[in-house]
Amino acid sequence: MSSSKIPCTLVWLRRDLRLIDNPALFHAAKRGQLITVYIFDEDCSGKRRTGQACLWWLYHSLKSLRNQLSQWNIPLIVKSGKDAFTILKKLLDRYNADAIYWNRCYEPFEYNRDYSIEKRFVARKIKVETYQDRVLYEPWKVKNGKGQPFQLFPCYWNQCLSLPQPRKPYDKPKFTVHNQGCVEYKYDDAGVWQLLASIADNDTSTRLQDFWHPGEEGAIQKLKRFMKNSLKVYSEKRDCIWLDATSNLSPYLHFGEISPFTIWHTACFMRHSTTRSISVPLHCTKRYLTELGWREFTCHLLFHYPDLPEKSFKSNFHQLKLEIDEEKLHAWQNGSTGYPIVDAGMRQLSQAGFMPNRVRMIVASFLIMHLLIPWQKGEEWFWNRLVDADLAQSVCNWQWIAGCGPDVAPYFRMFNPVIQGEKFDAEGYYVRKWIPEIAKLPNSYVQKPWEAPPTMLKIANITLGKTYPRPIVEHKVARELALATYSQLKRKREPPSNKNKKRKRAKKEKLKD
Ligand SMILES: Cc1cc2nc3c(=O)[nH]c(=O)nc-3n(C[C@H](O)[C@H](O)[C@H](O)COP(=O)(O)OP(=O)(O)OC[C@H]3O[C@@H](n4cnc5c(N)ncnc54)[C@H](O)[C@@H]3O)c2cc1C
Repeated sequence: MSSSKIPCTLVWLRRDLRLIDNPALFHAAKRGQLITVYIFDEDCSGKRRTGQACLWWLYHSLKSLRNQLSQWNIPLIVKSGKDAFTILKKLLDRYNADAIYWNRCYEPFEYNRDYSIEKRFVARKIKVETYQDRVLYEPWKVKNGKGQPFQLFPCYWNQCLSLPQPRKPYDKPKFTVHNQGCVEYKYDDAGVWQLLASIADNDTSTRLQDFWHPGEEGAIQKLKRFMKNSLKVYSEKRDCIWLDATSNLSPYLHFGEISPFTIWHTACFMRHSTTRSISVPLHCTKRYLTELGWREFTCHLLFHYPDLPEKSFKSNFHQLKLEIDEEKLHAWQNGSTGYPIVDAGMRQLSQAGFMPNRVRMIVASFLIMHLLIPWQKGEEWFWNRLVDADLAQSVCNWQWIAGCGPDVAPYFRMFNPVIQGEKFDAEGYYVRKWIPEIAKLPNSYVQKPWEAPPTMLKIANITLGKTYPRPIVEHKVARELALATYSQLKRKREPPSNKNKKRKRAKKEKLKD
């Protein structure tokens, strides 16, 4: 119990597992003593269950933050359960805390839950402070001329850019009051840690540690490396999939180990830096900030259209009944479609929990268009394996590729996996890295082994159908089938003549009114 009159604040940590630019921690630290809590909801009542790769990340991220906070004797208590209000209330009582602070989350389930918790605490005269976090522009603040949410990215982003610049990041909190001796903490969360550790410990997880370093320190390292080496060529090189020229910050952003404000202002600083060696061309900074803009936009869409995870946004897609070819789905999942660029991507996903954006687009398009498998099947597979699996970004991107989302790629835009491979991995570095069995093929065949002459295959130690699969579908045939399938959708829409008639009738009725 608190032995002094110094106020004690409970900080509820969620997807903000960091010290730098953490407004809730910053303000709470100014008040006096503080304790922090993370609530792990294994059943995820009301929302999507956390994927396997993300569970591994979460466990390590919490461990890392707990270590950081322990330097000031600030406890990070991890609780598990569905009823966040009761858990928080018990902690407030137990530690005699008179205030609770948190940073806002924007997924519809989280937003509604937090709103009701806030109301219940306020009614009990507990001080509640919540802060903008996770997004540069809160979803309800960006509206079109009619006061409605945007559905098209360019209009949305132009509107955002016309608003005042995102706020400057907060410094690390100054923990002025030494917690030691003020509050007697009793950690009784060993069970939850054990639970988290056991969930996080599986085959996939052991592989992930070769690629990632979860936690705030890992995020800062990635940011520095990117800003120093890659931002200046981002625009030109971001699609060179073998080069690792993007920031790789998406998992850190998802868990809030770095804030979008820190990234935004670091990129702007690099742009205006007077040191010639680090000055960055305007178009690269703009391009990078636009990618952050896409992240904002997906959050905006999910907030305003909460059905997106379950339903295609375009209602004519609801009639699309596709039969799933399990064998082909299996080949896609395991990286054995016979198309090297697709297989390399899917193998990277299994090994590293990640894929560059370009490859995500290629493999997603292949599943939906070449194999005619619903986007939801692909999204589900990604969800469990990506270290950056994020509801808004995941469903919006999948719907975009499927052509059924609000801001969409046209349904007839179908990636040719060979051309994509030759364009974005011309030297074959990427496919050779993830598919060593075809590594000895020359560049001219590495994206299409089935066209290599038999002698060349022999020299490269490849027996098609045995050491590496033949293509499971032929591109031309798949393309025609996909176009036929999707053009039916178009035809099923209301014929334009009917639409015109309706519009005229509506106009007349309006005039009559
Ligand atoms: C089918 C599909 C599924 C995807 N699922 C996810 C997901 O679950 N989680 C996720 O974070 N991203 C997802 N993306 C978006 C994108 O692929 C990743 O954000 C990006 O590859 C992460 O790499 P990076 O951090 O190096 O990106 P950078 O190129 O360095 O971009 C910086 C940041 O901008 C944001 N960003 C970049 N591209 C996009 C985009 N297309 N949409 C939204 N935000 C973007 C990310 O937060 C990223 O970290 C998906 C894309 C596709 C096509």
